[in-house]
Amino acid sequence: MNAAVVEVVAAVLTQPDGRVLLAQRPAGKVYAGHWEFPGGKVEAGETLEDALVRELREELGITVSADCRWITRVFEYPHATVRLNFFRVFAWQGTPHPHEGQVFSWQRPEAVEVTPLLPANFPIVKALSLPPVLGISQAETLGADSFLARLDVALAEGLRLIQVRDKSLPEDERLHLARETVRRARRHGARVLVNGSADLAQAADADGVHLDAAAAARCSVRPDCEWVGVSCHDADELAQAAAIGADFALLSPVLPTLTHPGAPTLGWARFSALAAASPIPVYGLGGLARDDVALARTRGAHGVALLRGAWT
Ligand SMILES: Nc1nc2c([nH]c(=O)n2[C@H]2C[C@H](O)[C@@H](COP(=O)(O)OP(=O)(O)OP(=O)(O)O)O2)c(=O)[nH]1
Repeated sequence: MNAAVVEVVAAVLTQPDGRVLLAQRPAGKVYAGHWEFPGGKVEAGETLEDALVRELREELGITVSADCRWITRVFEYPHATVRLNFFRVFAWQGTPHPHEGQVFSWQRPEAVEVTPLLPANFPIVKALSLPPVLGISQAETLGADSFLARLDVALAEGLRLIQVRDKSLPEDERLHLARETVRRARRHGARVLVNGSADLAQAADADGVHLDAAAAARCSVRPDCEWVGVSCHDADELAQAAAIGADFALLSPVLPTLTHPGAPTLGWARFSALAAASPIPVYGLGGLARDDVALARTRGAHGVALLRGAWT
């Protein structure tokens, strides 16, 4: 461990309605008055998990019952370089009370009203507005009409993030599919990313672009879109996704799939190690279903990405 880097744990306490707890840094600390996630420095001899449990007991008077590693970001402040080890916390005992004189606020990540945030926390809050399920279009296999009918059902049932993939469709059909997906998604406040180029995403009026690993490898700067996702299969590809400033990654294949039986998979242990080290949130892809969100989160995933499973 680099002695110059201060290890910090930070907890994203999350209510069932998606609101997260922010705390205002008290007077006397650096960046006093800025908003942050509860947490603090890891003490000598502590594991990250020990530090999380201690900080939440000291700061909020609660006992953590269910926590999951999420992402890890290094940030250079003038006063220190910190490694922020973020956890999601979905269940706890007790009611959070300010034990150290802080002010708290439950906030919706997509519309945070408290200001200013700690500088390192802007991408964190943006990442938290990503929903737990991402549906990947299947017009090639289902046919465009059947896919769009299933899309309407999935949107009505709460799907809020879609990638238009279907790379084998002719360009004009793909553009039409993307535009129609965007039109339907907008009615539900769902976001659509188009696989391929930022130009295609813009032509479809989509919210962003999704790149495969080869396309991400060719990028030296972030595509000019509000949202950028990247498909990854290993540590190098995840590092490249983060380096170009992507907002999230898909990591696959987690488990065996019907389409690639017998192909090598990451398995949850490898997935967890890669996701925990990633500075951007990671969706698990491959052999997963909608019901696997809770399981995937315990393994460090932000959520699950689904091909067929999103449209059944
Ligand atoms: N707790 C927390 N710290 C954060 C976040 N984002 C962020 O950049 N940081 C930085 C600010 C600080 O440089 C560092 C945390 O150190 P700290 O001084 O608050 O830690 P502590 O509560 O153990 O404080 P202290 O008793 O040692 O003064 O991490 C965040 O969301 N939560």
